[in-house]
Amino acid sequence: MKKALTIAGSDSSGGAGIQADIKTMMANGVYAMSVVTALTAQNTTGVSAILNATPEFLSQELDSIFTDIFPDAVKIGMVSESGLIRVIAEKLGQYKAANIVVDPVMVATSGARLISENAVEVLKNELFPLADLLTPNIPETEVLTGMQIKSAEDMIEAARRVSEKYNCAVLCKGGHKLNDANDLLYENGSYRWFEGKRIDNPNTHGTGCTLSSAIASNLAKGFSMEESVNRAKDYISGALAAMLDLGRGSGPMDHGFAIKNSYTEEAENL
Ligand SMILES: Nc1ncnc2c1ncn2[C@@H]1O[C@H](COP(=O)(O)OP(=O)(O)OP(=O)(O)O)[C@@H](O)[C@H]1O
Ligand SMILES: Cc1ncc(CO)c(N)n1
Repeated sequence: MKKALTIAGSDSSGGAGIQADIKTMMANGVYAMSVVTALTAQNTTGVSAILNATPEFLSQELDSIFTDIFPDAVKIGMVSESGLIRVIAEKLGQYKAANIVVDPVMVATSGARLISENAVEVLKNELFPLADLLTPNIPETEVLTGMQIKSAEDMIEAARRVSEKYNCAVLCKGGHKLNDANDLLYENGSYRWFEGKRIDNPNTHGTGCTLSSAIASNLAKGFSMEESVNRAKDYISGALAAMLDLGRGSGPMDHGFAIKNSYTEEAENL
């Protein structure tokens, strides 16, 4: 069985972060492992508290994974402080981790800031150069480039700049400003659009975490970058189209849609 690792924060409500990543990896048929960077007290309406791991503890978590069950792909999500980012960069380099997907998480769907301002520079300088793929949304791409993105052409130019600067593939996720579900993959000097059908579902808590974990799962299984993104887009459409409606705010998606079997059907009837 292929194995994937998520290095991210815990979302107590289970819609984003580590919990979304593990659900996604499992539904995509890979063995999921997790290195927790922070605990968040969070639900569908917002984040009320964050407790970071210490760099020393994070370092031990990473050693435990890499010296035993070596992952075929690694997804990195919320890492809010520069000391933690440095440990991750050092360990991924030391163990020569492969198939690294970095989701530069900055702000939660609910609006809460999930990275300290000075950590963005460390993320760019130390972690991005190790990545095979970066998955910023439009506001994050604007922060990374200093450009304003108002059109599809702006997205292409911004993705090109990020891809060339960090020598990796970039998936710039539309949707936030352009009101569609079209994402742009810039890889090796050329680009391709992945057109998603926008699903009329206000419950989008954790879409970014889910997409990057689905891509990492597919890379772990040996698919190409393009095929991994394609399959991940199908997965997110399915999870949104299942129309789960939980909580008082922007709720989580239904990861069960892909793994419906006699156990889940039985549970639903209870
Ligand atoms: N309503 C929707 N219908 C279809 N696809 C969507 C919808 N909303 C988001 N997506 C897709 O979900 C994926 C994640 O995108 P999004 O831009 O929401 O990430 P994000 O902003 O990083 O997420 P998060 O808010 O969890 O941090 C993208 O492929 C995007 O196109
Ligand atoms: C822990 C965590 N990671 C990422 C996100 C981004 O949606 C979130 N809301 N919470």
